[in-house]
Amino acid sequence: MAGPTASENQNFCFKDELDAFKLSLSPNKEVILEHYLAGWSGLVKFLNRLGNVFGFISKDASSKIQILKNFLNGEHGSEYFTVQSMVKYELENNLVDLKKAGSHPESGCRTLLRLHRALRWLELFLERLRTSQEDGKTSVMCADAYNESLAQFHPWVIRKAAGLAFCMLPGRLSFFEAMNVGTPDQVVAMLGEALPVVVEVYQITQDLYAKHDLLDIP
Ligand SMILES: CCCCCCCC/C=C\CCCCCCCC(=O)N[C@@H](COP(=O)(O)O)[C@H](O)/C=C/CCCCCCCCCCCCC
Repeated sequence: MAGPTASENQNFCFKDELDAFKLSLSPNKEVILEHYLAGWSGLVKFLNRLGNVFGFISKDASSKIQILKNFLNGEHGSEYFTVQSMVKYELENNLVDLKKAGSHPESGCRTLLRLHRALRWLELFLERLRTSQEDGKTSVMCADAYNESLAQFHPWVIRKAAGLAFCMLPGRLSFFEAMNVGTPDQVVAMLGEALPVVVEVYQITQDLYAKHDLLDIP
């Protein structure tokens, strides 16, 4: 892994990136899309620091973030202020291909569902990292979290490529250093604070998608 330079380190702190997810929760527990996407952009920034081998993953995540940003900055941007308003707007205007791919292959609801599924992977991975021992292997933690969540939605070739990429993850200590949060104890404490937020954002979105029968959008 090519390590980040000192100046890149000054500009990056993993905690700031995860704080965006905290900001995404509105007082009435809706998910504000702008902050949700900022959270994802921060994670992609971190992923890019880990090396080119993760390029195909960060490219896919970035393209999905961009699709949603385009809606947010587009003609009907105000309808995309929260995930809740996006779902309402797209469903009321028949803008989602619910059963098979048709004229809306990149709807906001479909695109966000892909990121939402990945948020479950993140939750499981963060929990494993938080509770890991000094000799814990990030590659194993990442693969276990992936197999328990996202893998079921991916074809064999993606699962295989993801599995190979995970093997290139740095060891636990280097991984913590790349996060630029502080000592391992500080990283663990930060993960303990960040996790409930990730869980809450995930659960609110999951309940919303389940209520509207949107969990299987092709
Ligand atoms: C302290 C913890 C640090 C965690 C750092 C996390 C950094 C992660 C940054 C981004 C996560 C990637 C999110 C990936 C979104 C994948 C969405 C998806 O499922 N896309 C597939 C389906 O899309 P459609 O074809 O239906 O449009 C697409 O086929 C996927 C392609 C790329 C492969 C995705 C593999 C995902 C693995 C997730 C683990 C990332 C490993 C990061 C290692 C730290």
